[in-house]
Amino acid sequence: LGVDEAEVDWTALGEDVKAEMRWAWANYRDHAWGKDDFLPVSGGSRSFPLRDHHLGLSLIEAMDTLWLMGLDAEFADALGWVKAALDFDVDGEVSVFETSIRLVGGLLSAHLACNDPALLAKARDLADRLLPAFDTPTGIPYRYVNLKTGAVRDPATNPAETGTYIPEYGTLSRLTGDTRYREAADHALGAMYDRRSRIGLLADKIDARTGEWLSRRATIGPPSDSFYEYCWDGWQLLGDPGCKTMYDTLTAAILAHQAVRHKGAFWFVDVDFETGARLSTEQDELASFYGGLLAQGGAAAEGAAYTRAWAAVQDRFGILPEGYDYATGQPTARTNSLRPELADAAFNLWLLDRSDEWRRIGRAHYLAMKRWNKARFGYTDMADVVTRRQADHCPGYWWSEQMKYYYLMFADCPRFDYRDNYLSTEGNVLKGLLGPD
Ligand SMILES: O=C1NC[C@H](CO)[C@@H](O)[C@@H]1O
Ligand SMILES: [Ca+2]
Repeated sequence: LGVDEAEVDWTALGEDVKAEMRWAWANYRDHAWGKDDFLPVSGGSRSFPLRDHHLGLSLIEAMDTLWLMGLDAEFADALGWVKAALDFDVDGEVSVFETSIRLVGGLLSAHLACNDPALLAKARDLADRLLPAFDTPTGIPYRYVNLKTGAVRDPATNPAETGTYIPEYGTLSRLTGDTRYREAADHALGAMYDRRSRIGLLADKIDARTGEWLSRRATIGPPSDSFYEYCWDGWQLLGDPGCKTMYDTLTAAILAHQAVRHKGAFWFVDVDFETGARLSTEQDELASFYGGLLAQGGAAAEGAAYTRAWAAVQDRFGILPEGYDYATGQPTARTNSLRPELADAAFNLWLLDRSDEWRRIGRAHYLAMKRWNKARFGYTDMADVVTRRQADHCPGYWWSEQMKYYYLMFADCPRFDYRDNYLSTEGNVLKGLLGPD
């Protein structure tokens, strides 16, 4: 066995992930309790998604991860803060997309973990404040809404910010009996799909008022990525056959027009959404989630090949650059904001076939993070993955995503149903949480 084929003590690795989560949480508790984004080099904090007001973003994003790890005292502490201090009645505007996947999703997964009704009530209150954005002639939502006044802004939107709602809103409608949430999400998803080109592709910018396309670029990366993810998820979580039809139609077009092989590696290129003409060979790290989605949706060979292409880049750089050009083999953006996507894909592939190949990709992702992202009070973004220069910011999704994916892959978690589950694009577990012991 080569050194990289040596046996791994996966249980010990899972315990290590739990210890790092507990350590980072203790520092958040001491330095930034109730704040949105922790700055783990300086010990400071930054608000998001509101400009000058904190909503406990990292705390809420962490809750289902804490619960899965059995960090019950920490979970109870967070629940106490939510019940005592969380108030969405703020005169400020937020991104509908970011607020929905992070805060509505985070509150729902925490509710499903402990069944406390206060968490569901908070999720519903917040969704009610986001719904005015969906009141457009097309059903495609505005990008921003004021949480107190309902004032909306910026109709020039994109597939991800149009279609990344159905698992959260479908769950909210199921739990409350109020169908408005699911209907708004369905309407937005369908409105975008109905405007696909004759060759079945979506461009990446559209006017919510008129439904007119404002760009010609089809991409599987941002700002389109989670649209495709949520077409599949509407089927996987809610059993919606219309979502499966949309997923199958769009994926067939992507595989036909955007998949390329280069020096034996499998990539997806941006193309003109009507002609299919290739626009670039540049790859966005955020697109590396897509291999897991392809495998979930039945294209197992393509999903594996695409994930292997990204894993080879991770092997070269240690931490993936957020922009990479496969034609030159060079980074086009040397930052990395503690991005979880390759760990997300590895986790989804591992759930499907339990092959250690995928867990080893997740292990490399974790060990590189410990080696280069670890700072005085927690884990931080990288300013330059080539020189290993750190920034000073821990994004909210870190608490909800890769630490959960690592733990579930390595630790054989007794509180997670490995056979029947669903995680959102933000890592929120909306199906598959088992009671404690
Ligand atoms: O779907 C998403 N896109 C961007 C973030 C992670 O990079 C996160 O918010 C989520 O995974
Ligand atoms: Ca995601």
